[in-house]
Amino acid sequence: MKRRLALISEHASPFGVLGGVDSGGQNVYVGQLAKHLAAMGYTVDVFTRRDHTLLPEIADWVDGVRLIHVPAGPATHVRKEDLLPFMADFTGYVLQFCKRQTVTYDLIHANFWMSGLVAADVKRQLGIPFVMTFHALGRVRRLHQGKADEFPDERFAIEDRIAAEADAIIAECPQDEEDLCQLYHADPSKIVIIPCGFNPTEFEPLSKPLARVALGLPANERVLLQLGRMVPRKGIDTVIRSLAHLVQDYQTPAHLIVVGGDGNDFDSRITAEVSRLKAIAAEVGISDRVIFMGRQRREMLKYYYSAADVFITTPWYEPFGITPIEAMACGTPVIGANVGGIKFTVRDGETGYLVPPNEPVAIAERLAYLYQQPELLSTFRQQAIKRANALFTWQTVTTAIARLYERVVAENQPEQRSTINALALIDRRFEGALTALQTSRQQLQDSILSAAAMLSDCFQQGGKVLLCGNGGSAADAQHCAAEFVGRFRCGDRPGFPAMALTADSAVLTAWANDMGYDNVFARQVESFGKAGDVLIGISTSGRSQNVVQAFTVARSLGMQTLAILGGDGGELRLLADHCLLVPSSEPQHIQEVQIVIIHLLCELVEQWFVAPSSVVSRQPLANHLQAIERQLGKAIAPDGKAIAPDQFPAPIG
Ligand SMILES: O=C(CO)[C@@H](O)[C@H](O)[C@H](O)[C@H](O)COP(=O)(O)O
Ligand SMILES: [Zn+2]
Repeated sequence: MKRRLALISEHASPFGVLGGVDSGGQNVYVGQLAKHLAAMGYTVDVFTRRDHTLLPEIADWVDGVRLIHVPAGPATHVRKEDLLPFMADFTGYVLQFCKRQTVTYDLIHANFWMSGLVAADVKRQLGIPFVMTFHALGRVRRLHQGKADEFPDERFAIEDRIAAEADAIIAECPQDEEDLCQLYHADPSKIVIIPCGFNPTEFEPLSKPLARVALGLPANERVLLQLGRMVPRKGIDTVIRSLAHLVQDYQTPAHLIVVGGDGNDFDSRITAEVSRLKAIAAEVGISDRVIFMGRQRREMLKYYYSAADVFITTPWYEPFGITPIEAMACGTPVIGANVGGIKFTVRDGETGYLVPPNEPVAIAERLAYLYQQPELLSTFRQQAIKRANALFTWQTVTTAIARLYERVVAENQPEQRSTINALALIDRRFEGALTALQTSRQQLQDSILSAAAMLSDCFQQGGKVLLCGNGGSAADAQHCAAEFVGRFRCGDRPGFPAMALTADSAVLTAWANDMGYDNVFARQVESFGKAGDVLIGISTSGRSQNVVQAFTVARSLGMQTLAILGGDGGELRLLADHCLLVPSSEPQHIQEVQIVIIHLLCELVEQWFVAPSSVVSRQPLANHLQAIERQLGKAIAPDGKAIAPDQFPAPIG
């Protein structure tokens, strides 16, 4: 059966004009991917914002690919920095569109964070799994661009959510994967590295002399090329300065062709950047050697790549960067900045050189060296062609992406009823639970201890515990309250005052019905809570609004808060005084660990009540670690070394 796919690319349409501020690699990525998927037998709809009044709602693009122009925001160009407010309409349209279709999509592939937001919301409503390609990450951008980054701050939390909820994430290079894990706590098992591609019929090595004739460039001079979007972060100024060094320090005259943007561009940011670059060329005395060609038609680009001796691209950072691959495919060695995707695509000393960003002298030194070794240039040329064609054609890339889609679709399909499948599932789920328990055991011991100490102190000082959560977490909240009020392992103790805010159906239904669901817990915290009490919130995502609001009210009352969470912890992680974050992104395994944590909290609080002198607030943490380890049959000395059981210190108290 032909699979139906939806590609979402809110600002970058395959129709987009290349070289503008907001159009670049992503337009190509989405277009090429869609075409190649269609050639493999998939039916593809590309959802992109309708940014021109003449665009029809639905347009057949190539066989098997339709462009769906989504009416969200004005039918004119809007900077991508300003698009977020229109995304709710975008989602609404996609949901309506899906309902209108007789067949539903098997999978959504979202491109860029705002499309990821749409995909995550559609998944919540319709259960369609989604694969995510970020193309660029907000936190990386903010790090490099600081105040020049005009995307709204909401981007960070939205990207966190996408990283937690996507079924699979495509990292475009190892650096991208590292950023996703470190800056977004993405689950490494969900990430697959698949680079961007090029089209070998579009980019192939042409004869350099002929390419130069075609462009009217001198046959026997040194020619360098810079090509791409005209924005400051691309570091075109560095390339211009490097040419000055090459000419002046190494007596190696050359010309630099700059392709992209246009002096008469409609976009003032491009015009400003071109003027800035021209001023720099003048300042370093090489105005006559830097030739600004403006934006060029895509079919002309191979002539530029082929005409150049070396392609130079030295951005401050680069999520992936498709131009070095296009240059290599045309047989042009690349000098690239040692950042992001470039350090993955360009092999230093094999297909070109990697240099630090913002270092014109380093570029000039490499260029001078290359021009002194023509045979090296020719070896690099051969190796560049080979590498580009072996790893980065759209055919190879699409095959890898399709394999990923099939995996995600299979994981989301109910398995055929067979004993073998059932046994495999049982095995997988136990394995998942064990892994989650194992990592939690390693990571959460200290925070479980301090959470138990806080609860213990609360009860000792006459406070009470309120609990809330939704669905499975509501059941866990009641379960926990029952352990505290009743008893856990200790036969004879008074009840501890604990109450689940999920249990009174009259209060819940009245408040939800009359006032809304988001503050059903907040209202009860307001009614029952006081300073010295503790609120426990249980959530797998950390994003349930009614729990978030309950925490806000609890804090304002001077209560302590404890969040038992999973995934990236969402908003609650930041709100809670104490947070127990289960290191898993699978709700079911998060819940499985959460109940172990809840039982541990009950057991510790109960134990410390019965043997009060060992309450953690009055004893150093190491004593409590020993108490726990003693139960496990081993002990840890205060210096962290294991103690043999016969050398255990005497029990405390
Ligand atoms: O038990 C489960 C999933 O295993 C569900 O009932 C789940 O608890 C519900 O979907 C909740 O509404 C999810 O809320 P939260 O964990 O994200 O706060
Ligand atoms: Zn559950």
